[in-house]
Amino acid sequence: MTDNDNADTDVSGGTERTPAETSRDFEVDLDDVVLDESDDEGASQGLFDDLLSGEPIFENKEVLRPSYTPHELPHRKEQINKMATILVAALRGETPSNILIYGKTGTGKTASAKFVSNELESTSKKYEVPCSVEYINCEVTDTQYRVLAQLANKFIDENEAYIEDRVDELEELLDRIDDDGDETQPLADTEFDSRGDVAERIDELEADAEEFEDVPMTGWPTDRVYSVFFDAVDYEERVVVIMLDEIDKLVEKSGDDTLYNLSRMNSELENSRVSIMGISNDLKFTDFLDPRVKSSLGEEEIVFPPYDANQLRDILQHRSDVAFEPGALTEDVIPLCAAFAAQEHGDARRALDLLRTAGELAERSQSEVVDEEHVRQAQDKIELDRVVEVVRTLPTQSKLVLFAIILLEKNGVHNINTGEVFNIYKRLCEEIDADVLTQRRVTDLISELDMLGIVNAVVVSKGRYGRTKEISLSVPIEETEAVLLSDSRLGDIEEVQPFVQARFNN
Ligand SMILES: Nc1ncnc2c1ncn2[C@@H]1O[C@H](COP(=O)(O)OP(=O)(O)OP(=O)(O)O)[C@@H](O)[C@H]1O
Repeated sequence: MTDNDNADTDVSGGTERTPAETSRDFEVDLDDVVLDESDDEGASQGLFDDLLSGEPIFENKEVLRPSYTPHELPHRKEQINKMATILVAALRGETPSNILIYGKTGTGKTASAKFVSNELESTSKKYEVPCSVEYINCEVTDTQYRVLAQLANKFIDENEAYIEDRVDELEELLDRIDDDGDETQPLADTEFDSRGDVAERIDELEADAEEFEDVPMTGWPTDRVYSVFFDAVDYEERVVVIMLDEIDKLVEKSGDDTLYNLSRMNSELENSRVSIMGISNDLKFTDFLDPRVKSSLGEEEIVFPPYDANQLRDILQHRSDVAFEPGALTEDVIPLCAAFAAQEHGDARRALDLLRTAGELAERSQSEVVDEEHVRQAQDKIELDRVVEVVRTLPTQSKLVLFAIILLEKNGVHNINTGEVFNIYKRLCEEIDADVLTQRRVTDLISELDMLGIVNAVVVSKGRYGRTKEISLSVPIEETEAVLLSDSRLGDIEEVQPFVQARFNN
């Protein structure tokens, strides 16, 4: 799950005031207040008063955060109904088919699946049908050991709770027998024939509870973890739906053993049944699965298409009614956020981020309303945050290649070709004692930077001189350079600049 949750940490992008400017304003205000010695000792010095004085923009900002689970999911009725039609089997005590859910990021897969599982669990309580849904985010829990350990411990907890309730019930039954002085009446309609049977059952349950042992998060052989998990699931009769969100990450990190083991469990379970619901935004991940796992997992497939601009508008409208004060948004704000997010790939998370960031920018500039300009600034800021994050996490060699391109651009070179990049790159490597890769490898790294949207590399034909790549930077030069130089290995490169400069001056 990608999110721009850090979007609210720094709003210095665009035409916003920089933090330095903002703190300068504060200094002036503070000086004024400090000079006034007639102030009460305990009174504040007005640091926050200015910020609080504007009209509030948000009524409940949390509603726009990714962690919020909406009660209503417009435009996902069809997918939600399909999931429910499959999972209703669990409420009839049957095993639901396994489900695979696909769709690009931000298309509401997790939100819809969680909505359906909440409904399933509450309905199962209402009709007293034993059914539980376990959610696992495989981006975090990404090995077979961890998945099985997390599931084992959840079911051990559930079993302990079940035993506790059951023992309480049986003890009440014993009390009733003792009060009546006769067991016939209290034991009618129960599975027990005598007071002794009840007492024996209590002992058995307590002995079971004693035996449960939580699985540590590392250290056991995996087959031991599997067997504890298996016994914990099979302890009582129930249908279990295991939701594996970002299932592709699990397969990528640790192969398909977990899925193989989970999908063949039903043939061995005696009391319970397991059904798997996998969620993925990688449509191709099943290509890497064992054919048996693939066919078992994909019994039912549900696709979540991207939202179009109109659908995003509805989604934003629903949320903004709760999130913002009445009248805080000018009328073009929601359509513009929806249009920007639809251009990306119909991502509702992006649309909500944009709306929230626009609101925050308006709030910080003490504007009374959020307008179109705030949305445009928010778009720039989110894009810049993305670039900063991508550049920051590049491997050192790619950073050096990118830095070479930046140096060329800064020195006014247009239509940069691979040879020029390679020459500067080589000097940079020597300067910081890094290994020098071959020109061919550097060409590959340039293509990777192109795919990440950091540079634009077009192949141009030079007639009989063959073909070459013309490279240009697609991200803001100053900010990108600053991120590169914040890497401790590249920090020293600043001193190389006069040298590079000299090369161009020749
Ligand atoms: N139809 C909708 N109505 C309201 N909110 C929605 C809708 N679809 C998505 N959202 C919101 O958009 C955000 C992203 O949704 P969600 O996490 O479900 O996407 P996803 O498809 O699981 O994405 P990823 O693959 O990146 O995990 C969440 O905040 C969610 O509440």
